Amino acid sequence: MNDTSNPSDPASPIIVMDQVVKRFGDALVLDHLDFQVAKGEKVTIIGPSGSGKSTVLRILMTLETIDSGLIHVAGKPLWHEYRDGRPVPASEAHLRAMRKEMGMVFQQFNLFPHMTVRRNITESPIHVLGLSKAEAEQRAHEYLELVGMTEHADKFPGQLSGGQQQRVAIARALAMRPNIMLFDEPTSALDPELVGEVLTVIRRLSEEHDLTMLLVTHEMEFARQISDRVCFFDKGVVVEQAPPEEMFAEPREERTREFLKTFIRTRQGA
Ligand SMILES: Nc1ncnc2c1ncn2[C@@H]1O[C@H](COP(=O)(O)OP(=O)(O)OP(=O)(O)O)[C@@H](O)[C@H]1O
Repeated sequence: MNDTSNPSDPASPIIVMDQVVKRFGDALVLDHLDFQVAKGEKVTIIGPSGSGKSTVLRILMTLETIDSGLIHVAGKPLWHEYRDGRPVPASEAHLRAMRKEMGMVFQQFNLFPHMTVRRNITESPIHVLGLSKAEAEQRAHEYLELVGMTEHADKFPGQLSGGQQQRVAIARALAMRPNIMLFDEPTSALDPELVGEVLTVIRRLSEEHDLTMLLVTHEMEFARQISDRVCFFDKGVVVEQAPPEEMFAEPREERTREFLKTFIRTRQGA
């Protein structure tokens, strides 16, 4: 597992999770999970509440540790490094370097409330990447334009709607120029009328940019539109995965069929 992927080969997996186990206390949340994402692939994770979907993203972002297993991102080990050919736990410096591969967008936006929109975006490029203020501001402008928020650059997050805050959060993650974008239910905290504007931005990103995208969502129609592959998670494993047209039209596994049926019934009843 020293060299699981070749970052210069577009067909090579950029994320490889191998027999990953994660427990919270007695609860087994990821159960020897094997999961891969190819470079440039857009993958959606669906599944019941508590099945471990967000935990996968949080582990990749190094916000949660793992109990066992191996993870490689862009050909490099995530949670360990090799010293004298032997795997040892990753140092903080290694984790910091690995985090640059990924940007994450959270349910609750997580913007800094005391900073303007512009500063929210320039902060990490200046302090983590070492960009000058002028370079970072140019970059902020570029990504605010992409998410349609340039005229709000001088506002504070509290002066924006949830949909606008989420679009800023997307611009902030993009400003670090990650190779991989992780979206953790990016619309689930939004009022229904604000969901569309955020999905439009993510859809545009998926169509126009060569990013690898891993998205946890309950928006099935959206998953159908943007994904190369949909993964159905349950109890910490991938039960079934397929291109969206197959997954939604003829799921093979009983558990997937049951989930999709219940999901559609709940939505229609809502
Ligand atoms: N920090 C934590 N401490 C203890 N338990 C946790 C923690 N984070 C997650 N869990 C538990 O781990 C399980 C998986 O959580 P996770 O958030 O990954 O599920 P999910 O599939 O994303 O669910 P949802 O769709 O409801 O967001 C849940 O039972 C959750 O309560």
